Amino acid sequence: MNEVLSTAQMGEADRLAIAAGTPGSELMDKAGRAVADVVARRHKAGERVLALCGPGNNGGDGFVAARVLAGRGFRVRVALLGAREALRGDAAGAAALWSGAVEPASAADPAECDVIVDALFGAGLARDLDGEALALVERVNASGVPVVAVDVPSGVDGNTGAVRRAAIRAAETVTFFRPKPGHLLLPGRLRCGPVRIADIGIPDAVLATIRPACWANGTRLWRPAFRAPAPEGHKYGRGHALVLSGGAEGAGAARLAARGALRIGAGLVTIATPSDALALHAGRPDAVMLRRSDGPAGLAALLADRRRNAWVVGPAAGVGERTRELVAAALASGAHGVLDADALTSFEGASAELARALAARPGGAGQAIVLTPHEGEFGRLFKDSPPVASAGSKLERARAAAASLGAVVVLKGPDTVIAAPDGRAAINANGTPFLATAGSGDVLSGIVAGLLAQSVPAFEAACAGVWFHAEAGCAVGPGLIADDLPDALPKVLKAYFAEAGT
Ligand SMILES: NC(=O)C1=CN([C@@H]2O[C@H](COP(=O)(O)OP(=O)(O)OC[C@H]3O[C@@H](n4cnc5c(N)ncnc54)[C@H](OP(=O)(O)O)[C@@H]3O)[C@@H](O)[C@H]2O)[C@@H](O)CC1
Ligand SMILES: [K+]
Repeated sequence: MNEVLSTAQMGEADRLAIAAGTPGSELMDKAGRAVADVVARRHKAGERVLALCGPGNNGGDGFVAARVLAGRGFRVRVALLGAREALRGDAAGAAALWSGAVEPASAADPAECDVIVDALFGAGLARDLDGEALALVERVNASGVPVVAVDVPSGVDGNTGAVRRAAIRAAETVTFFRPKPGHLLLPGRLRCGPVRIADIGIPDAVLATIRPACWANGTRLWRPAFRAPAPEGHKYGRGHALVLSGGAEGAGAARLAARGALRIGAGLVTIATPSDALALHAGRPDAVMLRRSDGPAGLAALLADRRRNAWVVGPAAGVGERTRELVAAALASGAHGVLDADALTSFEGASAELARALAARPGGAGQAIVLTPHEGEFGRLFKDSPPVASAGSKLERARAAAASLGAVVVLKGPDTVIAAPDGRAAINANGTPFLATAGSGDVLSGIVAGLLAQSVPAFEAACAGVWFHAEAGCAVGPGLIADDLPDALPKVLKAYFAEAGT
């Protein structure tokens, strides 16, 4: 189910498959054949293939692909980085079955072929490229010749998506069994082209031992938690989301969030507004209710009505002590909630204080709280926590943040990561660059709150919210403004409920 495996977990999958009776040489053979199949789908027999093989098992896959393609009538040359005698194990076995010449990689001219098989480095990439490997990757990228990458484009770190000084730009990537974080996280994802996941004979049963806790975000991950409303249901059964408005200058943000919450299906939505912004909400959608709410006491009074079961605090709330008090009041209500924007920046360098407030929430883990920082907000919030701020990849940072706060963290961007305190994480990849626009995040926080109001659990609500937001963005496409996103949701929801069979 869309599991994403770290390179260590993938190594474990290999080992378990081998222990269960499939020799490593057979896994490598299937891997190489899968690569050859992709090349053969893109190119015709007779075309020139250059297989660039590295010193490890990734290179072994390259030798297999070369042999299979030569057998299918391609004109194949093989270039090896390193000495042939230094190859070990299955890679040495695959090289022994290659009967053609092996050129030194330093002499290979990537421009002299129609397609390149990049089998230099895969899961075993251990450091930044330098020397001959660096020069070769740069020559390949400069050649403009299409590349089919084996496992990952060489130079991309499979665990983090980082480019280790330089990396192949692939036209297509063939990976095995399950995707790795580097296929989904930026910049790695942008180097992969379309990613094909080949079955190389590793049984799915190994996942029961590996117990992966990361997924590519998609409907299968949270479909059971978000169903169409029951025919006999009424609006109170679909929850009541409250969106706290900022003052006069930021009232629009609350309206965007409120529309997001309504469109995703919250039964009722109220904007709670300070007196000075009351008049500015005259143009709100008619379906959104309006209540006056001055300061933390006003917010607490509104949330004392337990039917208001989810809230959003932060969009255009203002940065400072007052907003920290509003966050405390919202948390103390026991209702589910979303902390976004100024609610996060108000805790600049004070993540420990926010963690304490979250730990004291009366509903405990059953009170679903989702934080939705973008990279800037994340960096500001965790200034006081270098272990979180510099935990490594975006996936690791989001996980560290969720664990330290005891709440679900949505670390936004083109490769949004959603992480739960228990270690579950999802990486989102269905977005569009057009979503990077003013107010887009406000709509997202409203959508997530709307899902929380409908009793979707925190991690699932965050994953689903991010996915629906991105789908809505894709449905609108070029010219998108945040106001369009809620209105794009009905079509997206219709397709989702049809697919989900509800
Ligand atoms: N049965 C299996 O296991 C299966 C595995 N499969 C395939 O195996 C791949 C993983 O193989 P792998 O573990 O051998 O690692 P791999 O990516 O070839 O690289 C290691 C070599 O690169 C070297 N090296 C590293 N970084 C470097 C750098 N910056 N610059 C220069 N050199 C560098 C490193 O050298 P060292 O660090 O030892 O000095 C070592 O020699 C996986 O991606 C998949 O394609 C499939 O066939 C399915 C079955
Ligand atoms: K590779």
